[in-house]
Amino acid sequence: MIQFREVTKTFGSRTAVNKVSFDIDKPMMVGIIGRSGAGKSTLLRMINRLTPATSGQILFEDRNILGLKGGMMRRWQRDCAMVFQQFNLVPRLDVVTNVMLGRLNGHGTFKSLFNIFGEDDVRTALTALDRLGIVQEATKRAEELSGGQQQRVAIARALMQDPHMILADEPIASLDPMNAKIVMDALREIHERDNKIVVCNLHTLDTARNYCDRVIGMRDGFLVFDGTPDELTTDAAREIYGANESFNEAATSTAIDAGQSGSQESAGAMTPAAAAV
Ligand SMILES: Nc1ncnc2c1ncn2[C@@H]1O[C@H](COP(=O)(O)OP(=O)(O)OP(=O)(O)O)[C@@H](O)[C@H]1O
Repeated sequence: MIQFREVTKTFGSRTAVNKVSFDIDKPMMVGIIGRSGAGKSTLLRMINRLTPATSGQILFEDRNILGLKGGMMRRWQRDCAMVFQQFNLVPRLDVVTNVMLGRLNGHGTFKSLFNIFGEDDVRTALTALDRLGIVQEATKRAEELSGGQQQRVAIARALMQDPHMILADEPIASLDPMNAKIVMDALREIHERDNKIVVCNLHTLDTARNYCDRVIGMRDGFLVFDGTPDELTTDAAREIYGANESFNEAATSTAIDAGQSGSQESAGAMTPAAAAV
C-alpha cells in the first residue's frame, strides 16, 4: 500500500531522517518510537507533505506522492489526515464546526472561504462525534473541553476527511493517563472497524506494545528496528533509545506503576488494567 524508498530529510547540515525504507502492505496500526530528535515527527510530516523530503520516494499504490502538486497534493493531504499533539482546533469555534473543518479540502474555494456547510456535513460530523463518544459536546466551544475531549474532536475532524490513513503525531503526549487510553482506544477502533492504516508517533514503549501491530524504532534519523511488539525486547529498546545496561523501560512508560519501579520520568498511568479502574 505504502512504500518508503530511502526517504531522507536534511535541515542544513542536520540529517533528521536518513535513507529510511520500509513498506506497509496492509492496513495496520504502526507505532514509531525513539528518543526526542530521532526523526519521528519529520518522517510523519513528510508522508502528508507538511515537510518536504530532501530525497527518496514515498509510493502509495505505486504513485510517488512526493511529486504531487497543486490539487493532487491537497487531495493527498486529505487522504492522510493528521492528528497533532496539541489538537490544532479553533478554540472559539464550536465543536461541530471544528469537525466540519475537516471537509474544507473537499469543498470549492467559495464554500471554504465562507465556511458554509450543508446539512449532510453536519450529519456526518455529528456521527463522527457520536462515534468518539462526545456528541453531547457538539455545541460547546472547543476551548471549553478537556484535552482528551479536544483530541477526540481532532480525531472526529480527521474522520470527516474520510482518509486512507491517519497519521497521529504524539497524540497522547499532552494527555493524562485515562484520556490517553481513551484516545488510543479510539485510534485502534478506527483501524479495526474501518480497516485503515494508522501510524502513530509514541513516546512510550508500553503504549506501542499495547496498541500497535508493528513497531518501528528510529534513532538519529535511522530506522533501527522494525518488528512486532513481541520482538520489541528490552535489548531492542536499548538499541532504539541508545541506552546502556542501566536502561530502565519505566523511563519510557506511561504505566501507573512505572514510577514504582524506579523512574522519576514516568508520566503517569496507562496500562489497560489501571485505566479500567
Ligand atoms: N524545521 C526544522 N528546522 C531545523 N531542524 C529541524 C526542524 N524540524 C526538525 N528538525 C531537527 O530534525 C531532527 C529530528 O526532529 P523530529 O522533530 O523529527 O524528531 P522527533 O523524534 O519527532 O522528536 P520529538 O519526539 O522531540 O518530537 C532534530 O534534530 C530536530 O532538531
